[in-house]
Amino acid sequence: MADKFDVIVIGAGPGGYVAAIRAAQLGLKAACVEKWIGKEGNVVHGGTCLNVGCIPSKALLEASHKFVEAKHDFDDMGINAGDVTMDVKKMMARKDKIVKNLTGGISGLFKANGVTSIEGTGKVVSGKQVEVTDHDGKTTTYDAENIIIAAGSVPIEIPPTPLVDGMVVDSTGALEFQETPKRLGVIGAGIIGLELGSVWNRLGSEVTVLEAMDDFLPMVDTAIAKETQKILKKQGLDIKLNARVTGSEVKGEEVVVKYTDANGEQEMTFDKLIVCVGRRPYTKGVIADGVSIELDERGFIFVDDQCRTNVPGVYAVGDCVRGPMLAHKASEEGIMVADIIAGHKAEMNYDTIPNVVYTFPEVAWVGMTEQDAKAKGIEVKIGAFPFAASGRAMANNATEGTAKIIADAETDRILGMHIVGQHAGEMIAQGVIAMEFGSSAEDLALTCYAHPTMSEAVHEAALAVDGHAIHMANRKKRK
Ligand SMILES: Cc1cc2nc3c(=O)[nH]c(=O)nc-3n(C[C@H](O)[C@H](O)[C@H](O)COP(=O)(O)OP(=O)(O)OC[C@H]3O[C@@H](n4cnc5c(N)ncnc54)[C@H](O)[C@@H]3O)c2cc1C
Ligand SMILES: NC(=O)c1ccc[n+]([C@@H]2O[C@H](COP(=O)([O-])OP(=O)(O)OC[C@H]3O[C@@H](n4cnc5c(N)ncnc54)[C@H](O)[C@@H]3O)[C@@H](O)[C@H]2O)c1
Repeated sequence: MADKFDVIVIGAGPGGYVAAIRAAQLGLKAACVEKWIGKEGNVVHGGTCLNVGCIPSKALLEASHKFVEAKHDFDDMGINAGDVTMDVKKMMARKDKIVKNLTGGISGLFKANGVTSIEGTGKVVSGKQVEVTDHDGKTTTYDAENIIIAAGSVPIEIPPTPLVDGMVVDSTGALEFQETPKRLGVIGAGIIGLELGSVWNRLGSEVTVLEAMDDFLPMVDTAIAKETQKILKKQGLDIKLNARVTGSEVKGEEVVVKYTDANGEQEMTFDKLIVCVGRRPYTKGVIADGVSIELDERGFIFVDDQCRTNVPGVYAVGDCVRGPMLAHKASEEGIMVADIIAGHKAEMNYDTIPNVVYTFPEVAWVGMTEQDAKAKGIEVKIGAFPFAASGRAMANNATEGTAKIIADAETDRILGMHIVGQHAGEMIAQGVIAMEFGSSAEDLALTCYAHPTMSEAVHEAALAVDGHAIHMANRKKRK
């Protein structure tokens, strides 16, 4: 007879492993099932985020950024670094080491917190039972009072661009190139396309990004998106909007891509092609036939605001349910569900989830855009401050970008913060905390910020909401 658990979590990505740890910390008998086989042939924890997502991509973004700094920016500061070259294989080995450390660290955290790690593929076979098939094909059924499905997501494949080993790749393949491609095509100017396009552009590829939509980063505040597009173009990313890819063909060592734009059918040839046109929830094999857990029309597991499915005692969190596909959103949902199972009251504020695109400069935002507010008929006051006027930005050689705050015209409450600039991903936490506490723009304006810091741009933007910025000319209010 297999063990019985208070909670069994299926999937050890940032949704699942965090839920399992929290449940164990709250005194529940918790287990986590994971099937991911790592590079060394054993089961690894951490899911997409640690293995092929957030962490490895940031390792490459950081290395490639330092390369650009050393090659192009040091000279301006009086540093002579000589002939700077890049060893791509060494960069990849460093990335793999970071991944190994982190994924191994989760196994350690499971042990320290008393989470039982179960290796294999989990399937919900009833509201209170999970069947696990291990990698030798042996099946064991575990009883559980509660089940959390955290099965994550996988890249979307589109018929015009079937993957071809090493040539036409998804985001996972793009993290494994062993040399810099001369001509790189990227399909999709979403977050992955811009981040991975940036990595290879910095390392010397000629990068063309083909994006089907007319708008660039439509989820970002329009003014910030426009500024970002300009900055990335200046860096050499050729972003073609309104360019829908319709076909691809590998010819020897090259990939020929067909797309349509305003002028009709076009063709481009690349050495490698990255397909990053979104991700879809991964629910294959997680729910047994006959278990009536509902999916929505897009294939996500249907859940309420507190991540309950329609089957009592079965919850789902992270990329396999509605909402943004972000690691921190998955983790917060995992914590909320563990708290609820332990008998606590818990809920999540979906309005204050931060988003970051880790290009250089970074783009970060939380809450409403100016266009969202307009569409909802909310009158707003805007405060914006350019990094070009920041002393610290000048010292950092990072004067591109803007910090922008959107506040309710009547109550002064902060509705959104949008930043393009160096360290925007760190600075946006100020907007998240301010909104979480229901702060007004005046609250931030009255706060004492350390000088000289990039964050002073947020302070000045808050002051600018009421025309009181100190280090720039304020816009005169129209009478
Ligand atoms: C290139 C890239 C970069 C990214 N960068 C960022 C970033 O900077 N910041 C950010 O917030 N997000 C980023 N993301 C998104 C982030 O990785 C996901 O939002 C996050 O991993 C979702 O967590 P999750 O736990 O829901 O799912 P996953 O991380 O996908 O984990 C799901 C786990 O469940 C396991 N599983 C599935 N089915 C079963 C089963 N039947 N039995 C056992 N195990 C199963 C899988 O093997 C996997 O390990 C990035 C994604 C990519 C691809
Ligand atoms: N920094 C981060 O937080 C981070 C980093 C990477 C990934 N992620 C998550 O991963 C998810 C997936 O990222 P993504 O970039 O793959 O998806 P995305 O949905 O952000 O972007 C995909 C883009 O591809 C375009 N597209 C689709 N079909 C096309 C075609 N035939 N031709 C040209 N363009 C086409 C779409 O219009 C869209 O703009 C994101 O939703 C994001 O939440 C987050």
